[in-house]
Amino acid sequence: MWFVDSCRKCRASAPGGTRDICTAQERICGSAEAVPPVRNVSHVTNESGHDTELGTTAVSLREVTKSYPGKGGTGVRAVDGLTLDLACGRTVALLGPNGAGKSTAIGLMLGLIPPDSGRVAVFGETPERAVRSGRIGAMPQTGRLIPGVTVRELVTFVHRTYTGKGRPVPPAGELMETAMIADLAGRRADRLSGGQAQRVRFAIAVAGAPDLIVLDEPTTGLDIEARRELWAAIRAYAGRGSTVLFSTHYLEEADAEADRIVVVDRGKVIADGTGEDIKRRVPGRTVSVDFTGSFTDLDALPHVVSSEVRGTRAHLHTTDSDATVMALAQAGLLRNLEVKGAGLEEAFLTLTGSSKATTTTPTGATR
Ligand SMILES: Nc1ncnc2c1ncn2[C@@H]1O[C@H](COP(=O)(O)OP(=O)(O)OP(=O)(O)O)[C@@H](O)[C@H]1O
Repeated sequence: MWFVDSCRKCRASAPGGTRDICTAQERICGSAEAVPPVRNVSHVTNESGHDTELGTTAVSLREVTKSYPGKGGTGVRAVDGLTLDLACGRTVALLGPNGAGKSTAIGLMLGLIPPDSGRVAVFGETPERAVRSGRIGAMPQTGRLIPGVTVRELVTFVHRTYTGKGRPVPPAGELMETAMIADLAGRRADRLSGGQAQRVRFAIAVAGAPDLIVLDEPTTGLDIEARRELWAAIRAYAGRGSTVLFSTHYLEEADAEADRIVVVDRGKVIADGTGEDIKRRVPGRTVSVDFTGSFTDLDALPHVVSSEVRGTRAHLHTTDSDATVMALAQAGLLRNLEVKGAGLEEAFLTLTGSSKATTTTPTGATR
C-alpha cells in the first residue's frame, strides 16, 4: 500500500513525514491503489466541509494505454502510455487537437472506459469507487437534459440522490445560485439555450459537492457571453478548493482559466506546464502583413507552421521569422509588417506539429 506523509489509518509515514492527522489523507490511504507521495501539503477546506490538500494527488495515471478496434484489424491507440498526476485544488486544462485522446483519457479517469494496461487512481481509489463515493462529478461532452421537467425539479431530484449519503452537500437553492441558474428555476429544462443548458448540466455535475469535477469540452458551441457565465460558475466552484479538470479546444480559455495545461497528441503528453511555460518552449513568432491574396500561398512560405487571414491582415506563425520576412519581401508582400513573439496558439500548433490541427478561437472561427 502507498501512503501519504502520515496517516492515522495505516499508521505509517513516508520518509521525513510528519504526524499531522488529516481526514483527507485517511481517505486516500484507505485504498490499495498506488498514488505517488506528494510533499509540502497545504490545506483548503471546501464548501462541503471536506479537506482538500493542495499538492496531494487527485488523479493518477500510470502508463495507461487504451486502443479501440478498427476496420480490417487496424486498431486506434487513443491513449498511449499516459502518465499524469493531477494535484488537488488545481484547475487543469487538457488540450489537444481532434482525436488526441482527451475524451478517452477522461473516460478512463471516470471509470467509463477500462484501460488495456496501466493504472488509474482517483483520490487513491479506483475511479469506480471514487464515483460511487461521490468524490467525482462529471459533465460529459454529450447528453440531453430530461424533457418535461423544470430546472428546479431536475436539480432538486439529482440533489436529493446525494443527500443523507454521508457527504455534506449544500442546499439545492445554493447549488442553483452557484451554477447561476436560480433565475431559470421555473423554466423547462429541455427548452433552454445552449449556455443555460450547460449551466444546468454543471449544477447536476456538482450536486454531490464532489472534490473533483471533470468537464469534457464544457464550452464547445457556446457564444462568448454563455462561455463567460459558465466560467464564472466553474471558477466559483474551483474557488472553494475543488479540483477541476477540463478539456478544451479553446487555447485562450486554457490559458486564462487553468493553473496548468497538459497538451496531449496521439494519446501522449507532449507538453505540460503553465501557459507561460508552454509558450516559452516554442521559439516561434507571428509575422503579420496586410494581405488580400490566397490563404494557401502563405502556408508554402519558408518556416511557416500555420497561417490565417483576418480581414485584410495575414498572420503567419513561423519558426524562423527572418526567413519568412525575407520570403515575403521577395514575393512583394511586405506591407505594414509586424513581428510578435509566440502565443499559446502558435506554441500549440508547433508542438502538435500540424498546421492542419483543428483549433478554434474564442470567436468561434474554426481552422
Ligand atoms: N468508441 C470508439 N471506437 C473507435 N475509435 C474511437 C472510439 N472513441 C474514440 N476513438 C478514436 O480514438 C482516438 C481518440 O479519440 P478521443 O475522442 O479520445 O479524442 P479527443 O481528443 O477527445 O477528440 P475530440 O477533440 O475530437 O473530441 C480518435 O482517433 C478516435 O477516432
